[in-house]
Parts: sequence; C-alpha cells; structure tokens
Amino acid sequence: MSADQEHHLRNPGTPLLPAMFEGIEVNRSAAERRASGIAASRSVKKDHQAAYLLRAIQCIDLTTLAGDDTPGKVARLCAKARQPLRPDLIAALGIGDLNLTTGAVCVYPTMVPHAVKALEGSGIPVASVATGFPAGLTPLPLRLAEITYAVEQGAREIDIVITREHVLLGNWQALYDEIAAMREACGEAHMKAILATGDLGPLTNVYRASMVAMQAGSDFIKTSTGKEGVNATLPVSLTMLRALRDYGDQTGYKIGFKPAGGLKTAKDAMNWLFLMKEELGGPWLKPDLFRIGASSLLGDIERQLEHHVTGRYASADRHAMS
Ligand SMILES: O=C[C@H](O)COP(=O)(O)O
Repeated sequence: MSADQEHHLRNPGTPLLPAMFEGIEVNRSAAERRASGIAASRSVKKDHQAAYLLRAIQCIDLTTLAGDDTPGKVARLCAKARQPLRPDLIAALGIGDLNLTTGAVCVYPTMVPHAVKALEGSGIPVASVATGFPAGLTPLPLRLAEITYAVEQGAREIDIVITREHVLLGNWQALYDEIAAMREACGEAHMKAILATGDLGPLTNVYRASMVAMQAGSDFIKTSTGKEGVNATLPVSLTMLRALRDYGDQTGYKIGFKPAGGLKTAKDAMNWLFLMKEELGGPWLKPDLFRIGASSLLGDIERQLEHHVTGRYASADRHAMS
C-alpha cells in the first residue's frame, strides 16, 4: 500500500475457528431488504456528491484483465491512474493540491513489469491477479509459484482466487490451508482473497468463506473476478461486510473490502461508498481498507464530475473510449 496511506496492523490470521462461522445462517431476503434500503436511502448534497466521487476515484483498482492486454494498453491505463481527471476539471474543482490518483492498477502477472515501469515515482501500487485467475483450477504449487513471480516482478498487492469446490463441499480446512499458503507466498505484498461469490450458492456460504479467508490471513476480501455470471451485488457485499465486522469484533483486526465486477456507473460507486459508511464507518472509506475493482467505472465518474462543474454533460465524442 502506498506510503501516504494509513497503516493498520496487518491481519496475522488465526487458527481455523469453525465456531466463528458454523452456526451462522444468512437470510437472503433480509440481506436484500437491508441492501435496497441503503441504495434508496441516500440523498447527498451536490458538493458532497463531488467529494464522494473523488473519494471513489482514490479507491479504484483501475483494472485491465483481458486476453488482448499489451504493454501499450497497460501504459495507457497507468497514465489514467496517475491522472484520472482532465486537467481542466482538476482546476475547476480546485483540487490541484490533492495529487488525485487511483488506489492501484490491477493487471495479469505478465503485465506487472510494464505497469511497474509506467507507474514509477507515482507511489501507486501495482496489484496482480494470481493463482490461476479466474477459475483457480491449477495445481496449488503452480498457483503459489505465480504469486512468487508477480511479487518478484514488483506487484505490491496480490489478488488470489479460491477453490470454489472447497466452499461448495464445506471443506473449510482445505480452504483455510490453501489461503494460508498463498498468504505466506505473498510475503510483504498485501493479499486480497477473491471469493467469486457468484459461484458459491447461498449467502451462508459467502459468510463462511469470508470468515475462513480472514482467519487464513487475508488483508482484503473481494467479491468477484469480474468473470463470473454474477459479480458484485449489494446483498453479497453486505454479507461479506457483516463477516468482516464480526471478525474485527473478535480479533481487533481491520480487514479491507473490494467489490469488483460489473461496477460501471458513478451511482454504483456511491451505493458502495454508502454501504461502507453505514456498515463500517469512516475508516472504510479510504483506499487502505476499501477498493473498487473496475475496468470501466472511471469514465462515468469523470462525466458526472464534469456535469457538477459545468452543469452539463459533454457530448459522447469528447469522452475517452477506455
Ligand atoms: O477486479 C476487477 C474486475 O475484473 C473488474 O471487472 P469489470 O471489468 O467488470 O470492471
């Protein structure tokens, strides 16, 4: 995490403690009600809205995870991470001193050196997916070697994927052991555990997998790869945040949260910021504990900030296409 971010004691994990999750059942309709209440309840004054959107930018893991990624495409993404808004908008918003950047850039392992080079001197960390992303169905030693490779190339954050089978079969020990091994392979790099919640079935499984991931030493828990049929939703996020809160109450450690997949609009960003604020409070509105994984969210945020500044939307042909 970058030097100007607050430092929390890193979660060392615990032994596997099934008593912390085995008795928990999550009621889907209650979670859906609570989540839609959060989405509906927000009424933010205009200036506050701009401040929230700037905060959202600071929490974005600006992502490209596509088969046609190239060093050039990654370099363009990194330029956007360094300067997420047009200079005239920065000036009009009066935030020249803010040094506004995204939270990180997130790429595939072989793109890490290109991202590291393009971000040199910016303080923006490079995150790498690893461990057989997105399905994770690669032998464990190869998955661990992939982490080692990404860290050696300069990734400071590693987004791992779990073996969904372990959750679906309730094999918590196997899940714990694989995540603990991944955390060890990460070393100093912070680890985000992608649960791929769209593959996990009932929300009770989401809660239990979240708890095991934290017990195994994850720094962040993350909803989705962006490649499942269903990615980040508010009820799933709420379930993960309740697990995160319970883990914090019982261990004293603050775990980060990263919704990812399908988040494309400024309204999405606002909904998730509100969810964080209502469930966990101020500390979870900052990039050391909150990231939004997104490949195409920044464009709409920029568009809404332009509207805030000028009172109108620029025509589509003035907006960047990526
Ligand atoms: O981790 C980030 C996700 O892969 C991004 O998904 P997205 O392309 O739907 O924004």
